[in-house]
Amino acid sequence: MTSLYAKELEVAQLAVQRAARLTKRVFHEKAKGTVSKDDKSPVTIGDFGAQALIIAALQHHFPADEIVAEEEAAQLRTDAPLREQIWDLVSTTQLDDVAAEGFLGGRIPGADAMLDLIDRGNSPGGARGRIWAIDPIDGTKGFLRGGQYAVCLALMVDGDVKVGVLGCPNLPVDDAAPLTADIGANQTDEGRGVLFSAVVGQGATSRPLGTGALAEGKKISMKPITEMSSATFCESVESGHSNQSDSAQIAQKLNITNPSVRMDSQAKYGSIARGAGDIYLRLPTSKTYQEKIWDHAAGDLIVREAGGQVTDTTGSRLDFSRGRTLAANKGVVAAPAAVHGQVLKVVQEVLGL
Ligand SMILES: Nc1ncnc2c1ncn2[C@@H]1O[C@H](COP(=O)(O)O)[C@@H](O)[C@H]1OP(=O)(O)O
Ligand SMILES: [Mg+2]
Ligand SMILES: [Mg+2]
Ligand SMILES: [Mg+2]
Repeated sequence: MTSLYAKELEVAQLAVQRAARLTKRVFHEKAKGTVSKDDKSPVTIGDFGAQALIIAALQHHFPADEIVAEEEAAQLRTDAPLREQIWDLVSTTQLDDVAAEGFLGGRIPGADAMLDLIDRGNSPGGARGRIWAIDPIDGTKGFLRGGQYAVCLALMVDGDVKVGVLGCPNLPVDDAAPLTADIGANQTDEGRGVLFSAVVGQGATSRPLGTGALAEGKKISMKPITEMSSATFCESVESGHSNQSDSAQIAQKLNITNPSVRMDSQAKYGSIARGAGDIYLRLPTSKTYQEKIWDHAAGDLIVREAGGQVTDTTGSRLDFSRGRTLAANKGVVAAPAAVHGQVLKVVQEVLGL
């Protein structure tokens, strides 16, 4: 008997692997083609291209599913040179395994079809039916500086995450490698690139992020914390994304002396899920910012399937049924299930909740 969501998982893993291949080409071969979005956050030709390739694979296998994706094609419809640059990348990025590439549905027919695929990611989300969440490059700032970033894809059914996949091209392949911060733009790809996956009720896995067919996966699990004082926090590089002075106070109250490891993107969820690093805190920096579902859906499931608990700072589970944002949540506290309550209590003391 094939297991539940087996096809969704295979499509998602291969689609992420292909999209990650595109992002690596952008990093190594191209000027990054950075443009500013309305909110002043950066977006690159890699973000648009990766989103197009992932949606093409989803469209091929699951044409009736809805998609919530970060980017939109509006700017590309009026900027022909930018559009052509992206089309050049998308039309020449394949998996190098013919069967795997064929399974994803092969090439997108043309640049206009590519724009329409990008705009298929405009679903409002919600609590009903099958909805995919895509962050084609999470941690664009990390990507640009040669640090951590992730290609993120998750399937939600009736508001619950059922399948989650994270491609992390710059994390060490070795699950036991020590947790380090940004790798620096001048390091090679040797020994780097991990694909994390989870299906609800079936555990979490990691495997080398390849360029063709999927490599063999192995089960991952969070590291049990025997001494809280020797735990390591993961947090954002960007102080505007998570309050780093609050997290320092929380660490101090837990008698944690290890410096927190700062890395961009959902690579933090993957890192704690495989026991490199223990606790991921995302502490609100503003009263109004609403987290986006594509920044958390895959990581939330991967950590929970690896033996973790993920809540917001009030102790509620992340609620993916509210639309494109986590409108009902504030911040994120992810930790091994056995110590999550202890960590949350100190988070709430420090935040005055
Ligand atoms: N004020 C904010 N608080 C929390 N997260 C934010 C904020 N502004 C942007 N982000 C998002 O944080 C994510 C990166 O997280 P991390 O710090 O963990 O690497 C990005 O997806 C980014 O969204 P955007 O894509 O709009 O830049
Ligand atoms: Mg962005
Ligand atoms: Mg993101
Ligand atoms: Mg993004």
